[in-house]
Amino acid sequence: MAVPVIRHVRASVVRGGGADYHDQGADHWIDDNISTPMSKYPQYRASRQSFGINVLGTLLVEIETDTGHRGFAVTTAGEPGAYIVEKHLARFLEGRKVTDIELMWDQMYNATIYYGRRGLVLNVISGVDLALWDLLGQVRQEPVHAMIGGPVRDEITFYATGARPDLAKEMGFIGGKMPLRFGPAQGEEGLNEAVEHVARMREKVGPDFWLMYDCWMSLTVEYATRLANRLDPIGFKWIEECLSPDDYWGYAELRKNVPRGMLVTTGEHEATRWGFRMLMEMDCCDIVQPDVNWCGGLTELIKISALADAHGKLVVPHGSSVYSYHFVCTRQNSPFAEFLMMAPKADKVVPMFSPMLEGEPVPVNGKIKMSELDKPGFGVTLAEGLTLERPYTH
Ligand SMILES: C[C@H](O)[C@H](O)[C@@H](O)[C@@H](O)C(=O)O
Ligand SMILES: [Mg+2]
Repeated sequence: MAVPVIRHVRASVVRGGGADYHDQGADHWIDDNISTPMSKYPQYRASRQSFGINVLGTLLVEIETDTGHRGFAVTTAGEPGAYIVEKHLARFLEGRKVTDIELMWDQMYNATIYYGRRGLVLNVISGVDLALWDLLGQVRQEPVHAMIGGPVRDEITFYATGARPDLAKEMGFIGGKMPLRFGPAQGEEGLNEAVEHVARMREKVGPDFWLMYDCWMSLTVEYATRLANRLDPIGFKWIEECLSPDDYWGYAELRKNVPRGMLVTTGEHEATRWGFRMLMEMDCCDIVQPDVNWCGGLTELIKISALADAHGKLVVPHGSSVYSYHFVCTRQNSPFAEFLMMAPKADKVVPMFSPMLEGEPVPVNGKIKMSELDKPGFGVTLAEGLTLERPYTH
């Protein structure tokens, strides 16, 4: 049988949740006074949406072949991402065989290197790459994990990110990562409250349940060092993304400062094998957390993971739903995964990219069995009734 050839590439924008999971309604834990690099400005302290964390929206990339096969993926890139797909990247896909994934990735990356390399452009390349892997799975009628080496375990174990680690423990997760709500902007009072909050949670969850903070790039080395040392006596698994993604030097210093046994993690806003090589060679962290929707897609995550493995680092991808589940199940150095609690009160398990994907599996008792990931591609379809807008064509 001839290998199917790509004929059509379409980029649409969808608002409200999905891959831009910060794009939520009011009264959601994920937008409730969380410490960020903008917290130094009082007017932007209460809500991350106030400074635009959800300004992009979800980009949907759909790819169709001459044989009628169709693959798709979603990522965080919205209308600017749609422009880049339609006006720049589509030319490297249309006319290509569905199997030419490495070649298409290399051309997309090198053709955008003069304005890309990280951030939005890599989010877009990631979305296209994930759609290509979904398409290949549809053509071959195989789940993506089966095409990248196959599972090394029968189920995926999750920690939960959200405001309620106590409820996460009751739901069977192995740990709870909370958003840090106070940073340098709130001074000593904020630091004391951050420590007391963990102490209260420790009381509720007992001595063995993992507790972590996600600091969302909002701290200094000095503040993170003091916070880590104050948290250590309570029992703290890791402190996440304390500094700017560009401050490799600060991470290297912080990692030397934190108490022995407490892990330093980062990487969700890093991209490409080169960015992660820097994190590893400068000894910035114990666990790297690439987001497969942002780091360059699955094709790049495979490279990042091999590099991390050689450096003895765990790869625990940031969120990203089925796009990371199909990966982590295939790698020994990805022993657990993140599940972002997208229910507004973090009190129940709902699909991470809700309401966008039909068939999106969710952890049951903190785990997803491999039998949930046996459908072709990433095993999901677009939800009915979504309002799709295609702002550009080519
Ligand atoms: C919970 C954090 O503040 C972010 O919203 C989250 O997206 C990310 O940092 C995470 O690690 O889940
Ligand atoms: Mg994080």
